[in-house]
Amino acid sequence: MQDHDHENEVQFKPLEWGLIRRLFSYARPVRRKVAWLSVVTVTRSIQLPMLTWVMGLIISGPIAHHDAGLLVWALGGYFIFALSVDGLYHFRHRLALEVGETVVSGLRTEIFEKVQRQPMSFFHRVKLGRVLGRVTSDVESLRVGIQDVLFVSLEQGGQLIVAAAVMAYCDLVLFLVVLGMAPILWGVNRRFRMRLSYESRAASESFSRVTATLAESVNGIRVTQGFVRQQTNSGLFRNLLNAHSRLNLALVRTSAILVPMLEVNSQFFIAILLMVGGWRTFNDLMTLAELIQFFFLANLFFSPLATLGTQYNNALVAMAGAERVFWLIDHKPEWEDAPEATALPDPRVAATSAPSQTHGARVAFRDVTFGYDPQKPVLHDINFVAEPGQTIGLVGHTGSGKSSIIGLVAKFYLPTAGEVRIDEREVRTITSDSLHRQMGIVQQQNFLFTGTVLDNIRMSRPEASDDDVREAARQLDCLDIFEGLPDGLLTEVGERGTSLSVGQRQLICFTRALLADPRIVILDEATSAIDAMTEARLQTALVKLLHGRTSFIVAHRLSTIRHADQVLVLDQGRIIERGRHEELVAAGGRYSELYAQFTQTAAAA
Ligand SMILES: Nc1ncnc2c1ncn2[C@@H]1O[C@H](COP(=O)(O)OP(=O)(O)OP(=O)(O)O)[C@@H](O)[C@H]1O
Repeated sequence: MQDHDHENEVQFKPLEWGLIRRLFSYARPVRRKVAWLSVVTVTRSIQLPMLTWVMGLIISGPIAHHDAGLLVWALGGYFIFALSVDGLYHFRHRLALEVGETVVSGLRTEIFEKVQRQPMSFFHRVKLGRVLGRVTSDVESLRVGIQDVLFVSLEQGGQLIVAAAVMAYCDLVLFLVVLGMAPILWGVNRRFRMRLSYESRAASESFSRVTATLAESVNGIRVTQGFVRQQTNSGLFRNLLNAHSRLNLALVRTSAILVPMLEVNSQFFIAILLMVGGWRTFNDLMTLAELIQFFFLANLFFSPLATLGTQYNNALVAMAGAERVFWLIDHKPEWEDAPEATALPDPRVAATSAPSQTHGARVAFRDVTFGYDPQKPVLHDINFVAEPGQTIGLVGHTGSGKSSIIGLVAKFYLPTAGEVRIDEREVRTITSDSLHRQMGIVQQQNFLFTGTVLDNIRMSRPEASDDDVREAARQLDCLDIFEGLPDGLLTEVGERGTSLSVGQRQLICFTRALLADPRIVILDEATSAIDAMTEARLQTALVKLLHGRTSFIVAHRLSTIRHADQVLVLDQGRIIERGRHEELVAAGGRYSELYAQFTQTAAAA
């Protein structure tokens, strides 16, 4: 498949009937509006030149014959006609916006749904900026394609044809002069519009680079200040701004050439028309009223030419956008749940007797080999069993494969060889949703969405009441911490909310996990140092969260896994040691080295 995730995307693409039809299929919910829009558009394309025609009739009729009575009637009629033309403009504009909006929101919804279903590997390959680009600028170019290109072109094209027909009927010779000038206007317009389009794209891409750099600088301000990089960064930012200014100036220069060029052209055309038209009037080949009428008609002929050039350009940009958007929508996930996959039963639901103390799942890895790229395995021959309720600690240097094991337990990836079994079932035969419903994941970054603490906890079980959330926090002994926040559980967190400490964020994530009452808990421990007091609270909460559940802990601060039932020590994707904490320390191998390092660092801190 063609990779569309490259930096230099094509900006124009020839019109393709299949793509156009597919785009319009998103307007199906407003089918009747599309039909009305077409009727209104065609009517307007006839009305506009007709209005000019009527004006000509008034000049050559009542005005030329000094008939004041008839003139009043004629003006009344003209006024009503003009009102109907403007009235229809209102409807055309409104209907087009409604149709465009339906298509745009349909596309955005579909992209969002499809992207959400992609496996993790997709997000490693396709940059976030690219996905955002599809949902924003590409879909916007399609909006222009839907609501403007077709209907404006229809209206303007119709106006052009009707104006041409009326001109030909009025005075064929003068019409041929107009026709001869049309290709020049079209050519100049197209050439400059293409250039404008390229330049405006380049300017908007450079602006994205400016905003992305700004966002990165704000996010990484600690690193910048920590390494005294302010001056260097300012220099880099200035360079980006200069490049952006240069592109903007180029854009303005091109449009500053185009506009006067078109003006000169039209003055030039008017001069030719005045010359030929004047000569024909002198020789009684046409009346003065006909000449005046002709000038208005010529204007109705030339202005659509410029508009059609612009719309044609927009159509080519929309086609390129449509291709990228549909690539994303049609992008087949690398893998999906097997069609025969079924839900993982939750034994607690079926249980008739009182719930047992242990309700964790059994997780087993058998000869598992895995690579993000199957040709380059990062895990080799991994074998272990986590019995229900056990805690497995994963330890090893950075890049040793801890997160990869967790990714396989969570079925974010499938093993390249070997089997991952949950409750004796191979993961491929289990639907991902049912597995995730029985799993609580607490990640290192402690991701919180914009919203209140309460919303963030409730995310794992939306139907939970406020009291359920409170109860979960109480069970973890951290309700007092949440209630101590400025607005208690209703404190806003996330982008614009209160800044929370690493420990507070982690407690929110623990409570979120507990509320879902999972059978498997995955915890990727935060690397950052936490003060002793918070550490103690976290440890208490953790013990309660893990009680009775099967858990996997990627431990960075080894204090967490002293009580693990089994510690797996990883090195370059292989398990090199395994056992309980005391056994491993006593064995004097890699784990005891790591532990010695850890205790030294902890003592120094
Ligand atoms: N998305 C990915 N695509 C390709 N390779 C990856 C990807 N994620 C990790 N790797 C590679 O897989 C190997 C194992 O990485 P993994 O993230 O599992 O290690 P880790 O022990 O969790 O490291 P850390 O403690 O730094 O999180 C590393 O060599 C890493 O470069």
